[in-house]
Amino acid sequence: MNHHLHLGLGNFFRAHQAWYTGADPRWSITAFTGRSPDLADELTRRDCRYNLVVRGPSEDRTEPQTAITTALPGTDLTAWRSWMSRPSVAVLTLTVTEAAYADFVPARLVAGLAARRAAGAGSIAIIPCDNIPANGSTTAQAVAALADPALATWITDNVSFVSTMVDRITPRNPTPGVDVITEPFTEWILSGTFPAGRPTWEAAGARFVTDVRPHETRKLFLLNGAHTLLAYAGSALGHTTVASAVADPTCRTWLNEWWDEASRHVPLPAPELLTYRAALLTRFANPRIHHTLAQIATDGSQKLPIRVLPVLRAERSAGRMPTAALRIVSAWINHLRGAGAPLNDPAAAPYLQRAASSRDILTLLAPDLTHDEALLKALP
Ligand SMILES: NC(=O)c1ccc[n+]([C@@H]2O[C@H](COP(=O)([O-])OP(=O)(O)OC[C@H]3O[C@@H](n4cnc5c(N)ncnc54)[C@H](O)[C@@H]3O)[C@@H](O)[C@H]2O)c1
Ligand SMILES: O=P(O)(O)OC[C@@H](O)[C@@H](O)[C@H](O)[C@H](O)CO
Repeated sequence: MNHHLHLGLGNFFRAHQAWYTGADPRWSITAFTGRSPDLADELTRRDCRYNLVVRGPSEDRTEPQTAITTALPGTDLTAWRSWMSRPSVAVLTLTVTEAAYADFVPARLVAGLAARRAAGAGSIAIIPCDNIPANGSTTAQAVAALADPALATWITDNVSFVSTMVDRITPRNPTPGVDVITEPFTEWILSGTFPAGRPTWEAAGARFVTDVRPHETRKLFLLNGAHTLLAYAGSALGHTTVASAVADPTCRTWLNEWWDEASRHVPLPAPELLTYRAALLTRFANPRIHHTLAQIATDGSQKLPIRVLPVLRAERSAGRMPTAALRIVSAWINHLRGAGAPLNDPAAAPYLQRAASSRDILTLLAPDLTHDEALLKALP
């Protein structure tokens, strides 16, 4: 049996990458949580069986999942090194949130890869599936910065870092339970090599391309950026879910303004972007998906620089005032000051200390823009 290893067992992994691997019965999955052992323990009690509840706008489709065969707590470093040392492990996927790439991911990968090298277990593909631009090369750089020179050379020769665009809206469960609720839409686009082989993910619709960047930009700006807009500006109007916010004409106007502005900086044909926008509106409006704005609002200080600031900078470079991007930044500043969804962002401490001053916030968020007085005037 070939093994797919995963770090960051959670709902999204079980609705997305695990579902794709489920299309190839020659592969099984061992999945580690990032931190808390709870989900690993619960799944182990159930032989790792769970249902994927594919929630359409009017009905559910229940799909029993069997690809995961072992679930382990992320705190078990011995098991982590041991699994990373198995030659049958050919691919490693990651879903650990954007925030974890600063420290947790490089440390855990270096520990695992050092064990793999010592065991002579051979090559592996590492496939980050978090919403980060160029997630493959970003991860490769973070790992190279931490590895000692001998390990770094071994990694260059044996490890491939694959960049991916992942998409399937999979909210936290509204009620306790091991099943995963997800939307019918799913997309996975990958770019890179798989030196030790991989499951036939294309059997479930995954696409392999030479350059993932246009697709990643489309998704990060148009989907994630729009989510971030609703999380701060929509929650300030009293909305608690994505579906409730998009039912509000004011939020829909803001969404369209953001999409108009952001689309100028997505290198894909305009008709393709319009089709994607229309599909997004339908997906966001699904009244049976309870996707809370509070969940999306977490870790804003890590997400804005990825989803919103590139559009803001590109508009300023083109000599325009980015009103839609500014609306998101302004709503986030108001969120830091107590408006809308509850604040849940451990990295926001420096912002909170200086929350009264938009100039100070901008200096922390985007030092290159501190002297843009016109921009500052537009902030709250
Ligand atoms: N949920 C979605 O709709 C969706 C869609 C596309 C991409 N993603 C990506 O997948 C990630 C995980 O989504 P999820 O819904 O499964 O979330 P989740 O909160 O269930 O987290 C998944 C895993 O990440 C671990 N984790 C969280 N923060 C960590 C940290 N700071 N350090 C180490 N481990 C940490 C958790 O322990 C858990 O094992 C998202 O952050 C996003 O980057 C999610
Ligand atoms: O998961 P996060 O925290 O990176 O972002 C919240 C949402 O924007 C995100 O989960 C989307 O639902 C997802 O990226 C859709 O594929």
